[in-house]
Parts: sequence; C-alpha cells; structure tokens
Amino acid sequence: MEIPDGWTISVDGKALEKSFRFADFSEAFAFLTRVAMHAEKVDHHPEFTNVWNRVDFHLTTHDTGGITERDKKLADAINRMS
Ligand SMILES: C[C@H](O)[C@H](O)[C@H]1CNC2=NC(N)=NC(=O)C2=N1
Repeated sequence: MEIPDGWTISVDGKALEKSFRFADFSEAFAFLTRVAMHAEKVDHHPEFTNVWNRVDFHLTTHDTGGITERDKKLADAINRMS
C-alpha cells in the first residue's frame, strides 16, 4: 500500500505523520472519538496531540519499531473519518 494522502514520514523514518484542523474543539474531539473506536476495533492505536481545533498524529508500530501496513491502513481510515 502507498502512503495515504497528506501523510509524511517522520524525520527518524519510523512513523507516519499528519496534522488535521477542524472548525473548533468539539469537531476535533468528535473526530478523535471516531478514530478511537476504529483503533480499538483494529487493535492498532495512534499517538496524537490535540490543541483546540488541531489534531497531530504520529503512527508507528511499536512491535516492530517502524512503519508497517497497519500504520498505512490506519492512516487511510483516519483520512476517511476526517
Ligand atoms: C497487545 C496489542 O495487540 C499490541 O500492543 C498492539 C496494540 N496497539 C498497537 N498500536 C500501535 N500503534 N502499535 C502497536 O504495536 C500496537 N500493538
């Protein structure tokens, strides 16, 4: 799978990163809730930070210490939930 739209590889090469912006905190948190439910379903969890309307993701596979298909699939799902 190719790297989904808008995602970039982190400086250390071990993660996929993307920043999302929403109208306000409420929209950002609703989005995060959708992402959280999906993450539980697929048992693959994103690292993220939230500041008001912004959500920054850092996707990596801890088990292997780098980017795997699971991260690319999660990135694609996050795009579709945004
Ligand atoms: C035991 C459990 O399946 C693992 O710890 C899973 C859970 N979620 C995970 N999420 C991420 N991002 N990387 C992992 O390696 C990972 N491992």
